[in-house]
Amino acid sequence: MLALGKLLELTLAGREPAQKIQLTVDGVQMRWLSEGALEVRPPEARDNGSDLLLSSGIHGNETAPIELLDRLLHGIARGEIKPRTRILFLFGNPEAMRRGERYLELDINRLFNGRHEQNIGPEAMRAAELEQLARSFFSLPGRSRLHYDLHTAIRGSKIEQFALYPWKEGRQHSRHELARLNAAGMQAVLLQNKTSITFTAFTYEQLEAEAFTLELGKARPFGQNQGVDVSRLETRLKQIIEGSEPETESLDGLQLFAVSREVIKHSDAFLMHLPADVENFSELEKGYLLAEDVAKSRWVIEEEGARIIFPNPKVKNGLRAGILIVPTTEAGLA
Ligand SMILES: O=C(O)CCC(=O)N[C@@H](CCC(=O)O)C(=O)O
Ligand SMILES: [Zn+2]
Repeated sequence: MLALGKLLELTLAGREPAQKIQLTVDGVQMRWLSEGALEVRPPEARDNGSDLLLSSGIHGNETAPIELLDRLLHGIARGEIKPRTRILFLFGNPEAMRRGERYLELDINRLFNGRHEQNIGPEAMRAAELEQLARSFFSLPGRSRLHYDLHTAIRGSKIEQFALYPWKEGRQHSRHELARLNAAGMQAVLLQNKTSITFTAFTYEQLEAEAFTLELGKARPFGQNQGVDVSRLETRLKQIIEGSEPETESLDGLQLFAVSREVIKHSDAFLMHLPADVENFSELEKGYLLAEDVAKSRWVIEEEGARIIFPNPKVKNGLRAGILIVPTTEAGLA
């Protein structure tokens, strides 16, 4: 296989390839851009005008999505997958991947949309670099832009696979993209209703891409992802890459949620009243005292049908310690 097909190996070894550009037997150009960053270009005659950004390893210990991108890249490098799209593969936080940790000093996925400028350290620099790589990739006019940022979660989930859809003033969420996610095996989508500082919020808000964070199961070390079934997503990604996606507009079975409130941890006095092993999408009764913080601030459940995702009282002060969500409908989709 071409050396550049082994981007994951190169990244884990912290090595730069001797040859930065290679052509597959199929005439596809692979170009190494920077650590953990590789661009794939189909031959001009086969290019269908779509640009696809696939990222994983934004959190270094979320290995199932990293292994999935590695398999796709191997398939392309061997000429088994024949791209009609331009693709940018990104492994988000190489040093955290090498250490098998979520992050080193700062969570990269809280450093986009300008936040890296207010911070220092390796993750702030990497977030700036990732923004630049994405900006440059999505700079060609007249092409469709899609970004999937692949993750696995810290805890188990009552709904195993789901997506988070960013928000921008004046822009409607796309029904077509939701149908595509449904076909890719996602069981639920959380429609955001305010701006954010994640990678997909950046590509959605600033680069006009359709962008989604995908949660694919529970985070495990490399080689231990047998319990994470990404087969439907993998099939769909191959079809998107090869331009052979079956048409679908069906949202059947896809559960939609809206953000009701974000729980922000303000101080070291923050307390969250949930069992340590609580699963994502657990329902919370009206009147339940979810969390407390300084100055007698309290989060009491007021919403009908409220559920919690990503509860994490260990985040740094000022960051999101959980999201309260409620069921929503298709009204408002474009
Ligand atoms: O399991 C958890 O608590 C976090 C899993 C994870 O990394 N999720 C992403 C979601 C990003 C988004 O809000 O779009 C994150 O927290 O960065
Ligand atoms: Zn993650």
